[in-house]
Amino acid sequence: MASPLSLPPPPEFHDLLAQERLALFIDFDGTLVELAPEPGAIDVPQDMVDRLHRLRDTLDGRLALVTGRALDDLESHLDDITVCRAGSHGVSRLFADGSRLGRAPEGLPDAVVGELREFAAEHGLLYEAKSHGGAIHFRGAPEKEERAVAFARSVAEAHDLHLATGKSIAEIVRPGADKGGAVRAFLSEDLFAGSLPVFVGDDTTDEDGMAAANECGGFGIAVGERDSDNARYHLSGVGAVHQWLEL
Ligand SMILES: O=P(O)(O)OC[C@H]1O[C@H](O[C@H]2O[C@H](CO)[C@@H](O)[C@H](O)[C@H]2O)[C@H](O)[C@@H](O)[C@@H]1O
Repeated sequence: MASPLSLPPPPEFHDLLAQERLALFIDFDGTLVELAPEPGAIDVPQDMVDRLHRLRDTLDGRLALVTGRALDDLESHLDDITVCRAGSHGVSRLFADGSRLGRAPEGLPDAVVGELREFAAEHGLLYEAKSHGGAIHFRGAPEKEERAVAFARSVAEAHDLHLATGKSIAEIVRPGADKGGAVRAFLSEDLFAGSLPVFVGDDTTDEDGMAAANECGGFGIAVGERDSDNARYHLSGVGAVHQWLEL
């Protein structure tokens, strides 16, 4: 596992653009926007959508946002976004015009949602309902991390589901819901065909996206201080991502 400080910065974005048919897959929280105490409290710059649309045009459409958030949640922060996007850790995928790529995934069984909600309520934690998953947040109570992760793991095991952990969050998703799937799905479309995929992200769930980018001849860029198994390059934080992308 590479420490972020041992990884070099990526090549200049405009040089890559000049040399390669680049496709960019970008994580949202912690990569495009700074983390906040709660999911709804993020500060999204007013002109973020216009800036992303410019980036999409620079890449002839080969830009996808790949987030752990549900797509309706992402879209509530990015009004009228017309960029390819994948939500719920990449499992729900839309093209820029809102048409669906692949099948709509299934939500969690009601019993699982009930168990997660009940645990969160009992422990004073935030439960985030998602269309294709469900997450317990413990950013406000870090001392409850171990208990929350153990509980979510036990629920996942009992229902043959998968536990996804990230920054102050434990989430249950359906098996196979990971960001690598979104990268492969977009790359198999004509729009992205033959491109060099680059995945940029700050959290553990982004590792699958970076691994898929590597497999397909591209690379990953780790953001922030977390160690990474799959990144080739490193950027120090959200500001550095914006600067690199000339966003
Ligand atoms: O894949 P991402 O776009 O990075 O989404 C990952 C999760 O992001 C959100 O939670 C994270 O950001 C919150 C706001 O900054 C923060 O309070 C929380 O501690 C972080 O885990 C989002 O709420 C989740 O649904 C995403 O899975």
